[in-house]
Amino acid sequence: IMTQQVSASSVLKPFFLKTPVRVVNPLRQRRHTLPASEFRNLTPQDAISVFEIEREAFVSVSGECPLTLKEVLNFLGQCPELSLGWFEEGQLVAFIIGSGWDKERLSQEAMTQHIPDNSTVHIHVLSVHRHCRQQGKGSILLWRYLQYLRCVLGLHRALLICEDFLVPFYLKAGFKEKGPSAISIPNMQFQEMEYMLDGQVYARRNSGC
Ligand SMILES: CC(=O)SCCNC(=O)CCNC(=O)[C@H](O)C(C)(C)COP(=O)(O)OP(=O)(O)OC[C@H]1O[C@@H](n2cnc3c(N)ncnc32)[C@H](O)[C@@H]1OP(=O)(O)O
Repeated sequence: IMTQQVSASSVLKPFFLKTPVRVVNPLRQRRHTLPASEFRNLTPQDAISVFEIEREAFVSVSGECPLTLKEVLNFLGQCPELSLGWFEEGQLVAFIIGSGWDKERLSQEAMTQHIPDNSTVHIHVLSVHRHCRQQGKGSILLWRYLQYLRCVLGLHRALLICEDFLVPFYLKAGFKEKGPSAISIPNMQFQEMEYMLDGQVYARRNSGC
């Protein structure tokens, strides 16, 4: 059970992971080497690495990135506490960028705005480096991110939009379908998905296990 909580006054204000989780065997860890695996909030200094992964993931497929480099910089400057990166040997291999939102459903303005001090997180983008896909990393990062959000008192739910083919991926992660999104870009339609942070504390990442 995750009991770590921050005070209501610091909701959606900078809140960084106090102890980055390092998945390394202490016996094998040598000095002066980068951690084998580390999860931490992103900073504007990570924007270029983020954008490189994002560009490869989306531009080649749809021609559009969820976030421009400027938007990545904006969100990592305004709400770094709603991002999470997975680094291996110091290299970013997967990330999530979120921001605050204040309405029941996502609308076009949600794409570029961070609304602080609200109970909803808009997950703008989850992306895994192309060399690391289909290894469970996307699911693991998403699960860790949702667990982390639970620790931020005052946050109740996460919303995102995705294309139809990714609906099963998010259903498996515990999201529910809210129906077609009002957000559209030429030739693309999205489904809106919602994850309630209040319940499912004991939910396992792989419900099939
Ligand atoms: C809010 C958003 O950001 S929506 C957009 C999500 N991001 C992208 O599309 C960027 C490019 N893709 C990626 O970065 C990754 O493939 C992710 C984030 C979608 C998934 O991360 P991965 O680490 O590859 O996924 P993981 O190994 O945990 O799980 C695999 C499952 O993802 C789903 N999946 C991943 N890619 C696809 C795809 N192209 N088509 C359909 N399902 C897919 C499937 O359910 C798959 O399970 P299966 O192999 O049993 O069919």
